[in-house]
Amino acid sequence: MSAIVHFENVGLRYGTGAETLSNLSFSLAPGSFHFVTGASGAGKTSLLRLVTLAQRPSRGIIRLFGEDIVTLPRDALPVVRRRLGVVYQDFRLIPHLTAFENVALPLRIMGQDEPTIRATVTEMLDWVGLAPRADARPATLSGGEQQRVAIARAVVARPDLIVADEPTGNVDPEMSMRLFQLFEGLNRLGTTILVATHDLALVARFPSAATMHLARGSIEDPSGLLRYPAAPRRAYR
Ligand SMILES: Nc1ncnc2c1ncn2[C@@H]1O[C@H](COP(=O)(O)OP(=O)(O)OP(=O)(O)O)[C@@H](O)[C@H]1O
Repeated sequence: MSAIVHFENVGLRYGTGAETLSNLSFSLAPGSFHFVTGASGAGKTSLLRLVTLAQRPSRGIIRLFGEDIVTLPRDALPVVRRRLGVVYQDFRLIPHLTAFENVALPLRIMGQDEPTIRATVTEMLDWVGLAPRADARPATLSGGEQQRVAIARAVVARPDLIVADEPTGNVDPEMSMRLFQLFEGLNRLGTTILVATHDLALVARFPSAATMHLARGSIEDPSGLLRYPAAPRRAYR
């Protein structure tokens, strides 16, 4: 089966400066679970922006679900995007919609019927511990609550690939574990998961996941990876 995400010698340069990401080559197999770690500024968000089609690379090949997204015509991108669930670092909730309606959005776009939407969104909000805040607008929610709404919205339509940027940066350790169990459950059902995080303690609690460590925009060499001994490594080629 072809990789869900495939990068070949990918580079990214913002403006005319030095490359922010260099020579990234890796493949994520269907149904795999991956962390991206690295210091602040190492390029984690930039890498995720390439995967979620928010940014085009300056060079190299990127294939998503087998499609070459660098040469894919613009009007074909929405079809690829629909297979992605994204948790943004800054949440990006729609301010005038309630928590319920924010989570319902992907299902409405898919054209699901109202009873299905009601049941699915209610279950999702319950899972992330926000059933009592279903009617709240984002501005009245705490940062951690907004983050949980963002996670519920990213996973509700059962995308093939979930990409999450620091998805537990604003919640307590107990809720972090719960949210990761949600990712794990979806992963067991076949969803591929890619999560950028600073939280190495959390990474260590999911030893079956692979970890890609970025340092100054490149995947660190295997000897560098040994600095994080808690998780076994898989090859990124
Ligand atoms: N739009 C942009 N224009 C110019 N430079 C950028 C842009 N976005 C990011 N950068 C630069 O690229 C480098 C990598 O940033 P990125 O946000 O990808 O790192 P990160 O590992 O996600 O950091 P953090 O953990 O702090 O979120 C940084 O030096 C940053 O200043």
